[in-house]
Amino acid sequence: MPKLELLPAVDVRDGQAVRLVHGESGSETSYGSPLEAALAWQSAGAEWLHLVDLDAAFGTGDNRALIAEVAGAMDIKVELSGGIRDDASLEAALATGCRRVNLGTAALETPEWVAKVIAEHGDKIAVGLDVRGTTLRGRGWTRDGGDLYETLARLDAEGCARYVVTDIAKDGTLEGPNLGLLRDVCAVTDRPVVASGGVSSLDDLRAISLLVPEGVEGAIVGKALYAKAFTLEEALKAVAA
Ligand SMILES: O=C(O)c1ccccc1NCC(=O)[C@H](O)[C@H](O)COP(=O)(O)O
Repeated sequence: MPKLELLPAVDVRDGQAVRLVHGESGSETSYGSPLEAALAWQSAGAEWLHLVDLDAAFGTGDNRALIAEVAGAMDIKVELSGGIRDDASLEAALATGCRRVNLGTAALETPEWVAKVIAEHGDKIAVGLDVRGTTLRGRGWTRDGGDLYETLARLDAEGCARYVVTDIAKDGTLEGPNLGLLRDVCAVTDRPVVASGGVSSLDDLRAISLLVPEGVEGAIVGKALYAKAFTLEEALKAVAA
């Protein structure tokens, strides 16, 4: 059975690596240099990095040059997210050399464009399904964007390769992942699912690992690493077992 992939997160706001609670602007805790954070996760054995431009997501600017610097400094695979909503931002994101991008708001507001880029770029495109309950949220999680399962069915039909599923109510809270949501999404799609939001302990990662046979491919971990609930080395060992 394949092991759960771990994606340590570097979320960037105003040039700083930050952690949010519920993805809310203004709830930032700063953790310094995004490049230093990314290099530290790489040195600790990460095979992936989840890199988010929060300013682009919130529409409060962007960290495009810094994001490109961080992605360019990585020898590992980078999943890039935040504000990728049109041809120009997609071109800039792919130019960083990232392995794939997450589209969030665009999948809700410009579904025709997302269908086009899925057809053009295949598995370099993942869609972030960020929900409160079963209602999708976009634009930095500030706007409702429709029903999760209706959107999922549409994206499956359009050939979306992968989904990053976040329960916003869990994100940044250390309250544990929404395992039921992950199971429910895996039950209606055959595409790989990356879990995001709420991981608080090694046992949470072990619990997500048990969902690998159902279709969970990876887990993004942010707050728990920055709060030193466990080390990345410990997390990698926990899911390797
Ligand atoms: O990913 C985005 O595009 C995004 C947009 C707006 C607010 C937050 C966003 N992402 C946050 C993350 O990806 C978190 O780093 C990830 O869900 C991990 O959460 P946690 O382990 O609970 O800190």
